[in-house]
Amino acid sequence: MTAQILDGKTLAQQFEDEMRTRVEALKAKADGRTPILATILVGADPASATYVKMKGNACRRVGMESEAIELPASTTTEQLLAKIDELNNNPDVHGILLQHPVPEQIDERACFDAISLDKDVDGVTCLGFGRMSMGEAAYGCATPKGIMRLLEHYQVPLEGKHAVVVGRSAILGKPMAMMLLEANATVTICHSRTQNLPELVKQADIVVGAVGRPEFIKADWIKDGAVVVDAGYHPEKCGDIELAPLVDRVAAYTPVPGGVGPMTINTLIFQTLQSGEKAFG
Ligand SMILES: Nc1nc(=O)c2c([nH]1)NC[C@@H]1CN(c3ccc(C(=O)N[C@@H](CCC(=O)O)C(=O)O)cc3)C=[N+]21
Repeated sequence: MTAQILDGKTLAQQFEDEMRTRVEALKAKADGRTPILATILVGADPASATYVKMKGNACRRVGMESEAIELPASTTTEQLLAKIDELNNNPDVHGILLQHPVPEQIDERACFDAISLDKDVDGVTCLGFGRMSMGEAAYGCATPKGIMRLLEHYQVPLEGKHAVVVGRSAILGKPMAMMLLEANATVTICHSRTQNLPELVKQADIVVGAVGRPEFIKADWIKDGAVVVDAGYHPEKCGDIELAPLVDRVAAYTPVPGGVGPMTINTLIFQTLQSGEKAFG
């Protein structure tokens, strides 16, 4: 069996082409104004700086703008909250991205939750999560929402299927599980204290790797014909799942790189466009 490649890189490019037209139309309607994404990077972690730069570049590729805010590693929670408040009150800003992780002296949850719901285009607030979980309108958390858009494009059946999410982080595993549940999958959430992890993963029709450890999920845990989604990203250019031995015995898989990562960025900018469309009426 040759697996289908869930090609996030190509899909993100295709979505960008569609967005470019929508951005043009919006600008024409809004007297040349364009949606703006504010990106906040606290500290100088080189990998985080690279990701934030990629997000700004993606905005510009579709004709939107980004405003890059860089704060020192010594920033306090109060200072970051003040910056977020300023962006919440700036009518020219349509989306706010606070890059995770922030330095440890900062209360990251409080700062995420300070982002106003209508500018939470990265889907990181408790309110957005709760609304999404209840099937109410909210911007989705960028990585899991990007995965859902990828699965939808490739028409991967979710209804009634057993999805096993390995990982339970606030901006990946938990929202992923709720989105799959909303799509009528039967969802199991596994984590570092799960017993019999290989046996649980073996039952999965759809496996989502979201643990943040390189190739932690072994190929022989995964059943033939499963759909494999790897949300991990590591400097070694590999994900959370040992992919190589799987490529000729699963139904479909996301490559790393070129799978989930580009869809994450695309979802962030797509939701920024949606926010701009709302603001410009
Ligand atoms: N508030 C917040 N929201 C996030 O969405 C968020 C975050 N914080 N912190 C860090 C993670 C990580 N993340 C990635 C996005 C794109 C790629 C990506 O496009 N990767 C390329 C490879 C890029 C390369 O390394 O050259 C790919 O997979 O093809 C990877 C990782 C977003 N995150």
